[in-house]
Parts: sequence; C-alpha cells; structure tokens
Amino acid sequence: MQQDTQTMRNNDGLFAVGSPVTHWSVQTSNPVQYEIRACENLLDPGNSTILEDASGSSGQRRLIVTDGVVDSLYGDRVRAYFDHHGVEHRVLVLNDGETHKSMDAVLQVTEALDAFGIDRRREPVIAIGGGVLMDIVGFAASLYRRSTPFIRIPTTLIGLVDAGVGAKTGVNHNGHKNRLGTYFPADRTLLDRSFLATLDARHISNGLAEILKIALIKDARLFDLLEQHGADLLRNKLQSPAAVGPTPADAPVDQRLAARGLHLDPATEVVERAIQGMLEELQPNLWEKVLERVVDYGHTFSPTIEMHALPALLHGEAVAVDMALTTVLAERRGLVSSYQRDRVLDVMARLGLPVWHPLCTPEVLGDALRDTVRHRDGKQRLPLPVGIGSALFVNDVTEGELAAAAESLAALGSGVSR
Ligand SMILES: NC(=O)c1ccc[n+]([C@@H]2O[C@H](COP(=O)([O-])OP(=O)(O)OC[C@H]3O[C@@H](n4cnc5c(N)ncnc54)[C@H](O)[C@@H]3O)[C@@H](O)[C@H]2O)c1
Ligand SMILES: O=C(CO)[C@@H](O)[C@H](O)[C@H](O)[C@H](O)COP(=O)(O)O
Ligand SMILES: [Zn+2]
Repeated sequence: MQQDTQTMRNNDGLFAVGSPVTHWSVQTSNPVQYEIRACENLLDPGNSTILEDASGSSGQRRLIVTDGVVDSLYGDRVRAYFDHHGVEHRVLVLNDGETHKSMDAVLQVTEALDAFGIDRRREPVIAIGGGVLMDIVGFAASLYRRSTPFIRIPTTLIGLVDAGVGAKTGVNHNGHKNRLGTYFPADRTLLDRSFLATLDARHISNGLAEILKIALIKDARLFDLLEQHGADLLRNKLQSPAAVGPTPADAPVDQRLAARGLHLDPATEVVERAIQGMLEELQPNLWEKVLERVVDYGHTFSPTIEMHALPALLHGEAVAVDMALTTVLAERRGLVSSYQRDRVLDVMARLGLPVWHPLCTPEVLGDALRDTVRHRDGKQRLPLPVGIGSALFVNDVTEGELAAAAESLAALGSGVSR
C-alpha cells in the first residue's frame, strides 16, 4: 500500500515515518512494583512468608545465596526451614565483606544459577545477608537471563534501612566504589530485625550512619530520637522491648506503652522513619533521572575515601566522615549554626562513628569531588544540610573551601571522642 511520506504509523508507542519507512521510534514504559515487609521470626518453619511469591503461591525450588559469617550463624536454620517445607534448595556461600564485592562474586552466583537450573520466573533467588551480599546477588540476578527475580532478607542494619529498600545493585570495580551495577529492585524484601541481635556494635554503628543521613537531610524528629536514644539503640542492637522479655512494671512509661502497642518504641520508630524517609526520596526518582538527590548526602567524598581506606573504613563510617565534613562546610557557609554542628558531631560520636579520617586531604577530597561531578552529569549537586532536617544543593564548592573545612574538622574531631 503506497503511503505519503508524512504518514505516521502509530501502534501504541511504535512510530514509523516515511515510505519506505526511514525512521522508527519505539516508546514504552516499564512499570515496577516491589514490596518491603516488616516480619518476625522469618526462619521459623511455621512461617511461610519466605516462600510466598507476590501471588501468594509457594514455589518448590530455591537457590539461596548468603555469606560465610551469616551461614555460620543461621545456615542450619535456613537449611532446616527449606527442608521442613519440602523445597529442593541449594545454598551458595560467598566470602563476606567489602573486599569481596566484585565481579568474581557475581559470576560465582550466575554459575550457581546455571548449575541449579533455576526457572527464571517461578523460582526467585533468595539473598540472605548484608548490603554487600545483596548488592552482589541483585546484580547477578539482574544480569542472569537479562533479569531473574530475587528476594532480599537483610541481616544487617544497613541492609534493613538502606541496601534492602532501594533499587541499586552493583560491585566495586577498577578501584572504584559501585562502579558496575544496575537498577534492579528485589520483588520482595523481608525485614526481620532479630537478625541484628548477632551483629557486632561496629556494624550497628555502620547502619546508624545511613539512618543519621536521612535525619540530617529530611527528618529532625529522627535526629532527636538518635540524639536521645542512640546510645541505647547501639547497646540493645535496635531490639524492641517486647523482644527482650516482659516489661517490668517500673519500666519508663514509653516502654510500657510500647509493650502494649500504644506507642512506637524508639528502635521501631527509628527504623520505620529511616525506611519511610528513604522510600519517599527513592520512589519518585527510582532511576535517578534527576541527579539532585538528598539521599546522596554523605556520598560525595565517601566513595573515594572508602575505597582508598579499604578495608579499614566500613561504608557507613566513610559516610559519617563525609557528613561531618559537609556539616562543618555548611556551618562555615552559615547554613548550620555552630551549636547544630556540635550537636551533629556529638551524636556521631555517641553512635560510635568516626567524624574525621586522615584521608581527608586536599588531594583526596579534590579527586573525590571530580569523580562525583562525573557521576552527577557534570555538576557537583552536593547536598548540604540546612539546620537539622533539611538540605539544599550547591555546585560551587572549591578545593580551598574543602581544605579549610577539613582542617577545621580535624581540630573539632580531635575534641569529639567516640
Ligand atoms: N544498594 C544500595 O542501595 C545500598 C545502599 C546502602 C549501602 N549499600 C552497600 O552496602 C554495603 C554495606 O552493607 P553491610 O555493612 O551490610 O555489608 P556486609 O554485607 O559486608 O555485612 C557486614 C558484615 O556483617 C556480617 N553479617 C551480616 N549479617 C550479620 C548478622 N546478622 N550477624 C552478624 N554478622 C552479620 C557480614 O558477613 C559482614 O562480615 C556497602 O557495599 C554499600 O555500598 C548498598
Ligand atoms: O550507598 C547507597 C547506595 O549505594 C545509599 O546509601 C545512598 O543513599 C545513595 O544511593 C547514594 O547515591 C550512593 O549511591 P551510588 O554512589 O552507589 O550510586
Ligand atoms: Zn550509602
């Protein structure tokens, strides 16, 4: 059929122009929905949550990926769980920690998927571990057969409030933090805070850094909770009062109210506000089309500092140093009062976080900023706190300003004890 050259053939997003056609345009959307659910006793054989997919049916085969530390703590219960439910399963145990967050680990997972013969749609991969483990498994799942569904069961605080709720996956590459990765959210993330009972204090602090990030850029109430209860949260590993036995009659009123479900105990409110705050920022901009992202706070200099220091600084610790530096920088710009600056540095110390690191040199900070500008499409788009609980973006930070802030922080940091 001869058509005039201006005819556009439109077929729900497919446009062809010309005759003969010289130009096609394909337009479509990819709706994404994923679930994050607070759960209890996930590994209790009587709890079928892990095996319910989005439609609620159960599957018969699963590949589980975890790391050596988590397997040593929970591996017997994981295997007993799937045996109890009659699910054929294999457990792949990866090396743990940031130094193993690499393409080699991703390929270990993809080879295990092949060996297990995973059914790409009906048998979601199950990741049980911290942020490193989930980033590796998520990346592998996004690559395998161009996407294979996975389920996340975070077992660290960073995993519960950050790595387990977003869409990012990835590994370190060529000496750079998260240089290879995808946007690929898990179908479901199942949050069971009881896993934190075995997490050491340093890794609790590590996760509190990401919670403090949300507090500083958008949630003053969350900051107050961290200031007031941070030391207790660190001590009790964010276990709620009900989880540690009956509430004594002479317990503080908020504990008694919490035990009766009438009031969120601090641990529950802190975790809930952190997740809510993160999701409020992620949902409208999940694929990061807009690069002014307040959740980038603490992540301008920290990727470079973390990788230079590897493995000495954990992710959250590097984020804390970045936030301390930018809090001092904000105070020097008049965005934060000196009183607020001191409150922030004091809370970091109370949460067991570093506020300074010897790598905060003009050279390292300059390199970090230049790399971040490349990551953010040619501008700094650096979030700075305004008071406590809000933020603005700047693009004009100079290396001289950074050096002065780092010098000031070094002096302040020496006075702040962890
Ligand atoms: N994808 C994202 O959006 C996102 C967000 C924030 C952070 N991250 C990434 O997360 C990583 C940091 O996460 P992490 O600190 O959870 O790392 P991790 O996975 O290395 O876990 C920390 C350590 O704790 C051990 N562990 C895990 N669960 C435990 C438990 N219940 N009890 C005792 N030990 C346990 C692990 O074996 C490991 O040695 C970084 O690589 C960071 O880039 C990703
Ligand atoms: O660390 C992460 C994501 O990896 C989050 O805590 C953080 O808020 C943001 O996602 C930052 O943008 C860091 O992300 P990226 O450098 O990995 O892209
Ligand atoms: Zn982070």
